[in-house]
Amino acid sequence: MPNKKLCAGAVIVAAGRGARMNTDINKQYIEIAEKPILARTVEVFESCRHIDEIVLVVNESDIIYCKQNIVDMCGAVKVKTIVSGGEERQASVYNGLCEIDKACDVVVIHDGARPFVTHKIISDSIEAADRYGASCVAVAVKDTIKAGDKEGFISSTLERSVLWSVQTPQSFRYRLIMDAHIKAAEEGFYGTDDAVLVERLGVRTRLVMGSYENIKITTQEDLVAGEAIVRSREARHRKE
Ligand SMILES: Nc1ccn([C@@H]2O[C@H](COP(=O)(O)OP(=O)(O)OP(=O)(O)O)[C@@H](O)[C@H]2O)c(=O)n1
Ligand SMILES: C[C@](O)(CO)[C@H](O)COP(=O)(O)O
Repeated sequence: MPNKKLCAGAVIVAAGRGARMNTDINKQYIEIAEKPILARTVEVFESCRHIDEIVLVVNESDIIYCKQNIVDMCGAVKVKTIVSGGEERQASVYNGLCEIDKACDVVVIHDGARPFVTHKIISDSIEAADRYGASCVAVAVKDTIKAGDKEGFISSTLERSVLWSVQTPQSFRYRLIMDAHIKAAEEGFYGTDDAVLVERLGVRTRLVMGSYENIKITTQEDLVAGEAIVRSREARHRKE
């Protein structure tokens, strides 16, 4: 991290439906090793010294539940506000951005459903955003990736050495990400992450090394993987 003190605000989006998880409760509140997924995510940001404030974005009907059962339970004093999300992830991020202090140098956007992010990843992401304007955490693709056609046949094989599997956090200078979101909304463009909105402005986004543990909890198998990650981290800590 540079020596100067940056102001960094985090937007944590947790206002999805969790349809692919196929459970009665919203996936953000499912427990992995006896702790709700969203509580795990909030705790990492709360305890990260580079984060000054947190805006949480959840479903309208979950705001009170989230305040009492996640924010208060974690003693998360950096959570400035909890706002409701939109129909798509992009709209949820925008609602969160609108609550971030305009004096913040950098905004860190993160999925509530990625509880295994680390302080090092967050700090590398902020540092790169401060230096280059935009940064995106990612890991190198391990599989061979092919494109398929409408008939169900392979149409091409992509060059793996240039492919990255993109994660969050994605961090940006405050004004840049606001402008990118406003332009996308005006033009009716919808992207599945935030970096693509900045790419559309012609701004280069710096890739930052993520972790294969920084998974997004999306389907039932991810809960099993999540339990394994917690246990292996506990075992690592015991050895240290
Ligand atoms: N309208 C939305 C959609 C998604 N998200 C958040 O964006 C993150 C990444 O989305 P994903 O994992 O795809 O979550 P869901 O949209 O909830 O999943 P699904 O597509 O299975 O419904 C999650 O933390 C999710 O809560 C959000 O805040 N608002
Ligand atoms: C932002 C993201 O987590 C990067 O991998 C991802 O694009 C979210 O997409 P989803 O369609 O909401 O799963």
